Amino acid sequence: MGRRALKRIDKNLDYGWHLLEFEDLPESCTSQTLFGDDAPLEFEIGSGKGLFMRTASGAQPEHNFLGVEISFSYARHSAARLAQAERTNARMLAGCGQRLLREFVPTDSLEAVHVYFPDPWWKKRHHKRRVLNEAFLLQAHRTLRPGGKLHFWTDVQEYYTATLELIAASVPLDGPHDVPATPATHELDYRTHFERRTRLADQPVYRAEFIKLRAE
Ligand SMILES: C[S@@+](CC[C@H](N)C(=O)[O-])C[C@H]1O[C@@H](n2cnc3c(N)ncnc32)[C@H](O)[C@@H]1O
Repeated sequence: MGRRALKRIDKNLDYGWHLLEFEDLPESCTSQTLFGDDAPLEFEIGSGKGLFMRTASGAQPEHNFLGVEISFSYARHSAARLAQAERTNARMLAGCGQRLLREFVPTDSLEAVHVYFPDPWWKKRHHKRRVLNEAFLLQAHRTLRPGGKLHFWTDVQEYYTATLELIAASVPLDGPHDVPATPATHELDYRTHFERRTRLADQPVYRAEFIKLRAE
């Protein structure tokens, strides 16, 4: 995707705690091992410049947030913004969100998994590279707690439809539930930078929310 240069990080800013790599992770990633408390834990996969991570962790200080971004420079940028905002409930992992869920996250543990505007991989032969593939959906379902939510927004109608079909065929999630758009009240009042870009261009955004069913 076309990306503008990121703003320079203040060299006096200490963002060490906010930026993790796989070798820093505990064997089992929970609120207790990452944040030292038992608050509900939410993951965002593919955080980009980290607008959701900053806004959500400020709006919900009683929850913990781990953002995962495969591009190191974007993960570092987001971590620095969290450090600047002095968040103690949000950290970034520079790495692959699929690997994180598969190898480091206990079953029935997450409050929410957020995936906003994942890379579309337009060509059909590249669809298997999409983050929202069957293996990822099975892991998202496994790691969500009963009642936990999967949030998926995109500007690519074909990706949206294909993902909804894949979810219906492969994981017992309740949904899609509609998520209404809310008017932006200030310059950064959007879920993510890609949502901002899409809405300012008057393009549609497709939003869905799924809930992991509670065991009978
Ligand atoms: C199109 S951008 C959207 C960024 C942000 N969610 C937004 O809406 O502004 C998709 C992001 O997902 C990241 N990404 C792609 N595959 C990933 C993976 N397997 N794990 C974590 N991040 C990934 C990309 O580097 C990119 O920053």
